[in-house]
Amino acid sequence: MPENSATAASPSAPPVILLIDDDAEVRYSLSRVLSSRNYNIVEAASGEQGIDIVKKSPPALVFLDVRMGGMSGIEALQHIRSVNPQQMVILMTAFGTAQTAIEAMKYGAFDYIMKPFDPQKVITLAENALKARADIRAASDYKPTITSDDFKEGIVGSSQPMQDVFKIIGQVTASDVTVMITGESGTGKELVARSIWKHSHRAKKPFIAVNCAAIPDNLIESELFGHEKGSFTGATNQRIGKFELCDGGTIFLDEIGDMAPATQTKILRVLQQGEIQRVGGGETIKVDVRILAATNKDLEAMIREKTFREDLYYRLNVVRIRIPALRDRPDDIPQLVDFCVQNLARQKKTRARKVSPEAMSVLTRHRWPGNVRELENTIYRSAVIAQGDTILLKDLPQEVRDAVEKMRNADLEARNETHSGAPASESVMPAASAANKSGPSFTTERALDFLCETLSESDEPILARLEREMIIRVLKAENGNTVRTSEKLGITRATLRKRLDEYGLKP
Ligand SMILES: Nc1ncnc2c1ncn2[C@@H]1O[C@H](COP(=O)(O)OP(=O)(O)OP(=O)(O)O)[C@@H](O)[C@H]1O
Repeated sequence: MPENSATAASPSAPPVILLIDDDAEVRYSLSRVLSSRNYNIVEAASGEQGIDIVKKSPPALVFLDVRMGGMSGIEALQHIRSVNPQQMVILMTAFGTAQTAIEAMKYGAFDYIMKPFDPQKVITLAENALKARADIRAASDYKPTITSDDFKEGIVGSSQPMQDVFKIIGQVTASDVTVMITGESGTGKELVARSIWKHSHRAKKPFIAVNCAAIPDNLIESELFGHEKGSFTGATNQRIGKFELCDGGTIFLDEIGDMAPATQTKILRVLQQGEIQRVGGGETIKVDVRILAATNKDLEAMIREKTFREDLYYRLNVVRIRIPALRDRPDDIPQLVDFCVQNLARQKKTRARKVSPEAMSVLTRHRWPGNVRELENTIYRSAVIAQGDTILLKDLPQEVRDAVEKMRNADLEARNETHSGAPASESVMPAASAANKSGPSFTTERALDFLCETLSESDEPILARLEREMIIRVLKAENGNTVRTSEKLGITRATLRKRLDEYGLKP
């Protein structure tokens, strides 16, 4: 194809790949390799010429030589990306220096390849770049769900369990009641504590979080209640403790299950009498502090083992907020992902603003043992790696992709076992299950005929019955995950929720 030919292409036309290199032989050999696939090749003999072509009609992909007479490849890359920030560019270099690699990625190249080329590698790279481009396009209708109110609140969650948590927060803000917040690490216990404080009448007074597990036993009392000068070795000055500093405000005692028994007794005294004593001091000091506590330990078991005071437990546990693990509320994941992405973008930490459907699907399937904290870190890592404004599947950490893949394979295996004759669980549609067992010869067409015939015999309208049965089956196959169920059924989550209500089905 002659240089500078038009690169505009209809969506169904072969993707256009522009080769920019001042060496005609390199262009020729690359063009031969790529022409073996269904690509339309356009060539440019200089950076300037290449930029012109990109300006007129951006190709699907650019291969760009780093070292050329005239404008360098890195300079051309910067121009190209400023003309078209989404342009996929693969740099070509004969010298694999650290500088080239760093600059290539810094200025937004998709990747770079070393000369002499391994043809297979050229093709794989081109395919990967074009796949990434398609994924970015698939994310073009991604709509952020987060509002400025969500940012102000700092806490999101549309699942029923989180809506219930928000309701309790609302109920406990008006009083000074002590609240015990439980949940696995990273579920948002501190965030909930902050939310209670922000909405309470103490919002203008301090909120102090103390991680009881992070402070050695011999220092915790001085940390919480302060000490007098000379009260122990190293106490060279008087120190005011957190309770005094927090007067009028709210103290959050995180990991309360790690608190030593002697300190537990003193906390009980604050709760009962509203007083403290500094370590080494005789004076009793009145404090007005609301206590919120959190733990991921089983305090009831600790009481049985006599490592946690029962009377303190009842004082702290006036209201209990249980935050479920993220794997038990996967419906929250898309919103949490969006919250993290938009938050990073607002703080100008990363440029990503969207997540491709493929990446979102993996994120919603992962089990998140580290809960929201792990999700947050994953989004940060992925948004940093993402080259454009979209987080793609390839940007997610390998371990997350692997874990989801492993789960998917295990699911498929389990399903195959069920289909290969394992006893079906109690079925609402026994005839259909029996049909399943007749093996591969039972085609979809025959299955539909069979269904139509069987269901016609009942008084219930066929479609309603079918819809209910399909919802039950898919929901069960997806372990009650409504995000995945609605995806599979091809209906919105709102519609799914409505149907579940109508049919009296609770996931
Ligand atoms: N519902 C939520 N909405 C937005 N961000 C959340 C939510 N839940 C947790 N996070 C974020 O996840 C991270 C972990 O939350 P947090 O520190 O409150 O968890 P935790 O349960 O107190 O953890 P640990 O038990 O390890 O102290 C924080 O950065 C927090 O902002």
